[in-house]
Amino acid sequence: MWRGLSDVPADWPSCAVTIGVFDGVHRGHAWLIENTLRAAAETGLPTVLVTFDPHPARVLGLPRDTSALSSVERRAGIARELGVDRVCVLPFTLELARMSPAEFVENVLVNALRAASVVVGANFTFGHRGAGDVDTLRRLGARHGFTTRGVDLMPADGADCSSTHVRGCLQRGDVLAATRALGRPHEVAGVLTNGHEVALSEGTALPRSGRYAGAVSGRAAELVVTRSPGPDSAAARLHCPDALGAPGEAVRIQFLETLGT
Ligand SMILES: Cc1cc2nc3c(=O)[nH]c(=O)nc-3n(C[C@H](O)[C@H](O)[C@H](O)COP(=O)(O)O)c2cc1C
Ligand SMILES: Nc1ncnc2c1ncn2[C@@H]1O[C@H](COP(=O)(O)OP(=O)(O)OP(=O)(O)O)[C@@H](O)[C@H]1O
Repeated sequence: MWRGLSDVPADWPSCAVTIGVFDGVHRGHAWLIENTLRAAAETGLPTVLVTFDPHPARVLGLPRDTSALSSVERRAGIARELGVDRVCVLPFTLELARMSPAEFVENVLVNALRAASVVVGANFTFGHRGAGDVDTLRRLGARHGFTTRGVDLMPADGADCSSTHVRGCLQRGDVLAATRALGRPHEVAGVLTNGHEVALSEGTALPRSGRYAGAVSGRAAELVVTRSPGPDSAAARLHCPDALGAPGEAVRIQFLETLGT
């Protein structure tokens, strides 16, 4: 995983690039990655997935739920499993947010990554005030010598499959709908604070308060989510009636079925 453009080796060859937040790496993202791999295979190039951390909407203070479906490490891990060669995590700062679409293309796609092919979803926007889109990429690509593909959006349950859709499923406590959109159960990582309680990173996306059937590091367990008053997901708590292990132990928790909310 490259953390920033300074990690890109000077002799990195030209490549196919896909761009976005990719939180949760849902089925729509997997479809986009498949298209990127196909574009790369046609020309025998490696693939790079460019992602942003923290979530742009959080940095820009937009009134959106940006609770994390996955850590950036897990996002990168899933992308690698799907066949992506390198993941480049760009720290999303206010300085980056002020870059125009043309500056982003020149600095990131052309000069640092040597993109020969750029593949994004049809709804992708980038650059200051989100002013750039697929057509902008096409225009700039013609000038800089890369091709652009805008991939049709994959649906999920009649809506566009999106990280926002998955967060909505979790907020309703519908973990099966979240599984359908993600292509796998929603998973969070935490640390046992005692035999029964799990501490999670601030901003981790959890399903709404209720009881769920799940798995803790592969072991079936009942999971109880309780939420202190207020919308802040950091205030959510995860509790398991069965003893799970020793305090300090790192655990992976999957939500499989809703038992009652
Ligand atoms: C260089 C750059 C500047 C951006 N500036 C803004 C901005 O000023 N306002 C905004 O709402 N989003 C901005 N964004 C966020 C994008 O519009 C978009 O949400 C982000 O690239 C993630 O794309 P995705 O939502 O399709 O994954 C910027 C993105 C990039 C790459
Ligand atoms: N359903 C989809 N099918 C194909 N491509 C998609 C789909 N959803 C998003 N993409 C593309 O995946 C990349 C990453 O997008 P992004 O992380 O914004 O996903 P998202 O699910 O739309 O997130 P959010 O709901 O938070 O806006 C972008 O290029 C985007 O256009």
